Amino acid sequence: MVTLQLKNVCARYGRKTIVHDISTPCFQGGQVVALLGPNAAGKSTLFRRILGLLKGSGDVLISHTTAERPVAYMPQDTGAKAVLSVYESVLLARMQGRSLTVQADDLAQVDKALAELNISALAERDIGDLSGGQRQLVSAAQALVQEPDILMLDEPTSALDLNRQISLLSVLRRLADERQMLILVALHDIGHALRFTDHAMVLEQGRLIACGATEDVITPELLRGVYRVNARIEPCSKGRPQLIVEEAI
Ligand SMILES: Nc1ncnc2c1ncn2[C@@H]1O[C@H](COP(=O)(O)OP(=O)(O)OP(=O)(O)O)[C@@H](O)[C@H]1O
Repeated sequence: MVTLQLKNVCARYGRKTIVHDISTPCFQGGQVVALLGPNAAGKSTLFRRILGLLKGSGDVLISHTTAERPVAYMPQDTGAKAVLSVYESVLLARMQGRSLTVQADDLAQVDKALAELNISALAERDIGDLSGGQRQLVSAAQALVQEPDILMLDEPTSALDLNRQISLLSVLRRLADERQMLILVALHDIGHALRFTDHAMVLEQGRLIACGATEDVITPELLRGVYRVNARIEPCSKGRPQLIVEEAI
């Protein structure tokens, strides 16, 4: 089973260090890990560092991977300018780093990714003509189609309506369970983190200030200190923890 562990990881742009000394437990396939923190805390920067796109000291340890491309990434900015159909763009994502010849399995995986995200009807559309939410789902399909062992998604629900937010996070939760994929997902919606993730890492000004089981990490004290809101967490009628925000402070 795939594992990911960070040991004293730093990340910098030029000479400026943005992410400082992050160490985590050893995360495993099948887990969904929320990456939380206010704007500019360093979430996207940490993702880029894990991907090897940024320099910095420390170690990103990935082991027991079986995938051809172990890590897939869905960036926050999903703007698309290329003149490609949705189908072509997802197939292109699939073929990156693989052989040049498209096999039947590649086409099947594209169909499957589009179907998982309920966007098969968009297959022939030009990606430049899509709505923001449609583009975000296509970007998720481009990541999923790679069949990674580790999937990192940067605020994947930010442009989606409520139904599609819940649908996408439900699909991710199921894929983590079924394929034993490790999913790291940056989220601003704390309610979604409580509902869909097992573990949470909280960044503040580039430092990891909390890491553990999501229900243990997300407390009224943390929400007051990090997000500057007064909030309560109470079980709903089904016993699931619900976030009730009272005010910004
Ligand atoms: N290319 C860059 N060059 C220099 N500084 C950058 C660059 N990209 C981001 N930063 C800075 O790094 C810090 C962390 O940014 P980052 O995008 O990682 O935050 P984030 O937690 O993902 O924020 P948000 O929730 O707003 O998306 C910010 O101060 C930002 O201005």
